[in-house]
Amino acid sequence: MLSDFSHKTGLKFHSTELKIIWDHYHFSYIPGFGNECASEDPRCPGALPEGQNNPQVCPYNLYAEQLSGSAFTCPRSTNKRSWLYRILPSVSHKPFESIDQGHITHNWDEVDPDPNQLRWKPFEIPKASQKKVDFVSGLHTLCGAGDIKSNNGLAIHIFLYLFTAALSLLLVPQKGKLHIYTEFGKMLVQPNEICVIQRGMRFSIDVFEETRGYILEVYGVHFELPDLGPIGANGLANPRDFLIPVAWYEDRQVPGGYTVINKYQGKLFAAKQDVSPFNVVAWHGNYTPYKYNLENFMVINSVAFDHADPSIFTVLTAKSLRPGVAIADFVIFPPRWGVADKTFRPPYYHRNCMSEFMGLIKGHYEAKQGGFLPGGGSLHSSMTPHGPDADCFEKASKAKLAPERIADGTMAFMFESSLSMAVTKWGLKTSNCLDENYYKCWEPLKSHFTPNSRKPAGLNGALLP
Ligand SMILES: O=C(O)Cc1cc(O)ccc1O
Ligand SMILES: [Fe+2]
Repeated sequence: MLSDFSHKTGLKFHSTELKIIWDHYHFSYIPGFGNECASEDPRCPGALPEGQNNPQVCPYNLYAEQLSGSAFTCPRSTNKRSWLYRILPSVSHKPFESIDQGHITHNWDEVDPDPNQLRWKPFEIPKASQKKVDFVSGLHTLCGAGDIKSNNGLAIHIFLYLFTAALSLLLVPQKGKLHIYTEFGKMLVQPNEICVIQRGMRFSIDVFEETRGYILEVYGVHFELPDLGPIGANGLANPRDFLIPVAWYEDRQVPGGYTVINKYQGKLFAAKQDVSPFNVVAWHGNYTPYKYNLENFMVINSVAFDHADPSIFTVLTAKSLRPGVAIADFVIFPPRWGVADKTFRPPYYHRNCMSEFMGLIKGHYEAKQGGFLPGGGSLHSSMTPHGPDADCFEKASKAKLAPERIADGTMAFMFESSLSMAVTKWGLKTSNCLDENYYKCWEPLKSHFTPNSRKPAGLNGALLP
């Protein structure tokens, strides 16, 4: 989810110091997805006002502030807001001023459209000898579509950084753990977990090692759990496995010590403030950040024959106004059993009206044994043909179809969008990671056509002679 706000704090920890503090810190979370929750920092019992949102004077003389994630008038089922009880309201800041935009862009006309299959080698993390980057300067926009001002579209960013810092969205860390401070509390997010920081929520991220990951930013919509249809009441990502941080505050004021970075209409602005943005003593509501461990995904798959569409692996969806059509789905390819009989089990060859951006957190992807590496990516735009590489096709066409583990130790994912995404200049050129040879993985595909044989494929899927 797009957050138009982010911030950079003046927290004065050094990475090793902070590591020790965090390793000993007990992270607490509230389980559930989209529920109405309430949380108080245990140092201030009774900080949540009783029976009303706006007492004339709040307990502990806190300020009440509402954060609205939906229009006031949205139907109850989609209405999202939280009430924050804080030491000072968010408005306590100096004016925002434009800052260096780094590698972030929402200009989808930087380069001409390219309908080819695109693949990137692992995006390079800056070397220690190079200038230190923080979370903001380490963000690089790879592709996207739509218009941020009309709240319709998406952007995919890569984050690459070395050291402590800050900013905001659906975060998919691939390397290095993230210690995330939010107005609602703290979260520890490790590779194979994801985290959503929703629009308007202020946060800061600390890292301790080389860190890399993917960000899906969607404009104007929220991530939801997909409907389950005939699957029934349980399955895929279960609501109880989503974790919301509990209230935590710091009572710190440092003159000009905190910088809040505001991503407003796609541009970065910064404002100084004296008070820590993490000054929320208690909160209640249904609009919060959350995290989810991908290991908890309950995988559903074909148990008879044929390859089910990857929509069965949808973790979260950000819906468009057209029924069944997403601005973006977050889909994973988790470890599972493959048992389908008389079936070509890997992904099929296809052209899709949706755009498919794929990334790899660990292991290797079933349709591409080489070339698609952890920390890299691929983009198959609207109607761009793709599918297994030649090697995968040959092997899977001849494989004996016993039950087998697929993708053990692996986690690939897809950001799938109904928008036709444009790639940025950084994506195509500056990153230097574009794999010019990607198309060659399909070149060895050869015809197996046997027009004179009407025999069906042999048992166990053996190719016709
Ligand atoms: O292109 C891909 O690898 C993703 C994908 C996987 C699958 O099993 C079916 C369709 C699909 O787009
Ligand atoms: Fe695909």
